[in-house]
Amino acid sequence: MSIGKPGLHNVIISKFNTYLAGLQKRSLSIDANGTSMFSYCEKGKKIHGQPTIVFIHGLSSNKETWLPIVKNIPDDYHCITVDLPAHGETVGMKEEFYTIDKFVEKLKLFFDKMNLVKPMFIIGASMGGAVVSMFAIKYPNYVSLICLLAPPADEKCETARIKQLRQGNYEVLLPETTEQLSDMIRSLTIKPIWLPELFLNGFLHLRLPLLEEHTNVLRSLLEYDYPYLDQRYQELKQISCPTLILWGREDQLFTVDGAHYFSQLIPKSEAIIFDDCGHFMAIDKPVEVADSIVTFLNHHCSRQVNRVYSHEI
Ligand SMILES: CCCCCCCCCCCCCCCC(=O)OC(CO)CO
Repeated sequence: MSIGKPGLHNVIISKFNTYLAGLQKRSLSIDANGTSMFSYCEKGKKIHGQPTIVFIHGLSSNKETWLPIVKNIPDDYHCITVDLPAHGETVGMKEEFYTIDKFVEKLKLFFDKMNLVKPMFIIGASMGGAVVSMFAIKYPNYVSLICLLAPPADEKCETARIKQLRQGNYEVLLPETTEQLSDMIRSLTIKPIWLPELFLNGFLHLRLPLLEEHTNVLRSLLEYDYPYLDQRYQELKQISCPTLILWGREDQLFTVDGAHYFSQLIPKSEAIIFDDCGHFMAIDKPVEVADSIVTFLNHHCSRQVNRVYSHEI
């Protein structure tokens, strides 16, 4: 039986899920000759005076990983998920080496081209959380709220998996075989999920062209950012916007103590810890994460639009 290219099923499933979640995929050129392009998905329209919710993924991840959360955000919120440079379908922004600060500058380019300034509610998971927190310090005028989902924390929160990474065992986060991939997913989630070989193969096949670049990203971050993490994070004391910190109690990448670490550093912060939840919060707690985001937003930004609920019609 011919099953086609191993990534095809995943492409079809991912496109279908994007459509079901009400998102539209678009691309945005950031140079004159169109060689550098951000790929992003959008749901809803920008409403003047209402915050756009922007989602920033983690290492070797992509905009599609936010779908389980975004589909649980009501349709009258403007949502954007974007592929970072060297990730997903964003093209033409590869670097010799990477730092959190380089991602911050690229994100600024994206927001400027999109004409997205204040008010934005920027949400980042894991490595994306480090990017979002540093962005909020450098460009406070772009940000009215931020949310950090288990960002890289200090050495007290280091787990065996981070120690393995520091010893150069990158397959912990950058798997190359179906076994390593299912190991990674199982260790970073609590929910039992069905992982058919077809899906695992498809994932690896699709990610293959980016694997070398992601290895470069991970190596760079461990070399240029991780040693100065505690020192750099002291800057978090300057964050002036309300900040929501979300963590899974069973996180096996950065322990849940990270929630405390970040709430102590960020002045106007609120932390929520989810039971029965690992590092991939979009898999373990999609409804709860979406609800926390919406509640936090509504609490801090009063909405002028009269919302009409179907049961009132
Ligand atoms: C400017 C100061 C900030 C210092 C930030 C230091 C970065 C340390 C790198 C350590 C290892 C990076 C782990 C990222 C994990 C991740 O993103 O997980 C994905 C799945 O791979 C979830 O979506």
